[in-house]
Amino acid sequence: MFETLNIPQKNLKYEQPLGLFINNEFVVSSDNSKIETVNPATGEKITAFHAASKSDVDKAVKAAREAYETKWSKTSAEERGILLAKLCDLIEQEKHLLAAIETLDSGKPYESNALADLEQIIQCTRYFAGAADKYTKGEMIPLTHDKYAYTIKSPYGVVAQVIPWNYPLAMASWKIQSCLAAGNTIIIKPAENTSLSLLYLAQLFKKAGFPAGVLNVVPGYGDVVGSELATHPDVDKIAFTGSTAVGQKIMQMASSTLKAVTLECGGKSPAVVFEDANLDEAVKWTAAGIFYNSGQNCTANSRIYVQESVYDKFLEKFTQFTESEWNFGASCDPFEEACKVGPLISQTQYDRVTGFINHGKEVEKLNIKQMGKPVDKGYFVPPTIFTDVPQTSKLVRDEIFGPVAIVAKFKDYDEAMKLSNDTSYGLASAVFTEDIRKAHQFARDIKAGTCWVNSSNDEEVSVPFGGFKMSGIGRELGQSGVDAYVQTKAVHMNISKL
Ligand SMILES: NC(=O)C1=CN([C@@H]2O[C@H](COP(=O)(O)OP(=O)(O)OC[C@H]3O[C@@H](n4cnc5c(N)ncnc54)[C@H](O)[C@@H]3O)[C@@H](O)[C@H]2O)C=CC1
Ligand code: BAL
Repeated sequence: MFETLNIPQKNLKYEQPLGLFINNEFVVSSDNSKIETVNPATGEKITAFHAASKSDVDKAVKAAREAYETKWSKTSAEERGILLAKLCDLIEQEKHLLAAIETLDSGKPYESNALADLEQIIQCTRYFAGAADKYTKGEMIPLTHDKYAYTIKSPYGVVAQVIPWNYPLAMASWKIQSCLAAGNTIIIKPAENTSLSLLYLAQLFKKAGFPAGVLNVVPGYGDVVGSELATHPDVDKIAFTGSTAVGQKIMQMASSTLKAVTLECGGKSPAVVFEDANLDEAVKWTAAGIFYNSGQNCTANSRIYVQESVYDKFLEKFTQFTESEWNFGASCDPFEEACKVGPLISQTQYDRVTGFINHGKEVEKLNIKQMGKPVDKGYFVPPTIFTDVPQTSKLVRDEIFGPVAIVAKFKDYDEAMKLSNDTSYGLASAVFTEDIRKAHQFARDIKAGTCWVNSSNDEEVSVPFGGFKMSGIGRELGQSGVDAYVQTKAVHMNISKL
């Protein structure tokens, strides 16, 4: 059930759990099937972990239901907060190992990405530890002399969560910590290519003192485990982060039992640089907004629109900055501090992203600049910049999910807004200007769930996050993160006496 894994770059040796985590124990899958996971930086196998079957999912749902009815629904909000605070301390103690597992399994650069994810996870855990007894209170509604009402924020009960591979532990933590703070029990499915870190983290929940069955982790395939969770009659809510296509399927599947659904899906977020912007800052933020995490970011500012009067100057600076700051590092090893752009997650994503690049180059004949040389191992794709890209291009319309920046020009505010909103997505946006009125107008007019002014992709755990249009339904983080996991019950009190 455990295998000793070595991470020589960090001089680490640890016991990696490989079973399903049900009722606070690691167990084998019922059909003994396993999934191999590879290191995206080398393409080499790391290990194989157990893959849940539909009957394993059913066992996990039963464990979560039992835990909810007998223990967790009777645990006070304050006690839930205390357990989350203990968990936070344990994550902090193990953050270097957790970050190293994340780098090994997902290819994230250790110093700049994986440790940054862990810092955010610690903040997130601390935030929801404090939120448990603050954001779960109902309200009192005075009505007449003889009547008042009050509301109870009631947990859904048993919640399923399906998460992606681009931020394996962070996406798990956004979902789990807020959901437990709200008082639900959980069955969570990590992505099949990045399950190791969450299996390791599961042990810390047990160590912190969470009762058996409160958190269950069922690694496995989406069309087996994910679909079973979405259709299971004893699951009260499902929350998902991933592609819009799968988000739509989940919504359809959940309709059979009318489950509540939260979806965080794809994006094609614009960054708009006006002529009065501080160009150096705009360059720094927009480069990070598309190249960080190798562009595998639902909020990546993958469309950069620059006002025509500063277009050439911006491009020159953007290209130079990308060349000097965003590269694989000399040894193409995400554990090296110099590695800022890691490999993509898998061969599938490598083929998908290079397919887009080849399409832009060969079919649409677009101007292209690529930094760095091809790498003969792993799934590294060099930072790529396409310029003067027409709005009709496939590269403007589709989510690429790789380190591929699309740059185009605009004349004035109206055109910038028209281009920015010309998408089926609406997850995030960024605007660069020194004009406070223009910044606020942009924030008002953009159809997206987040607008960054003079920055990009700097999420905060206390601020709501989620999408408009085809980017999703519902919000995570902040108080909204707890609201997503409670439903309101209204109690009518008649105190009149005949
Ligand atoms: N919004 C985001 O953060 C993410 C967006 N994506 C987008 O999706 C594209 C494809 O990546 P994929 O790995 O294929 O994403 P995906 O949407 O298939 O995977 C996300 C999660 O959904 C699960 N899943 C897959 N099929 C399912 C089904 N039928 N029922 C229930 N769960 C299911 C997967 O096992 C994984 O845990 C990317 O190129 C990117 O554009 C991918 C990952 C994260
Ligand atoms: N930036 C964190 C959310 C996501 O990309 O999935």
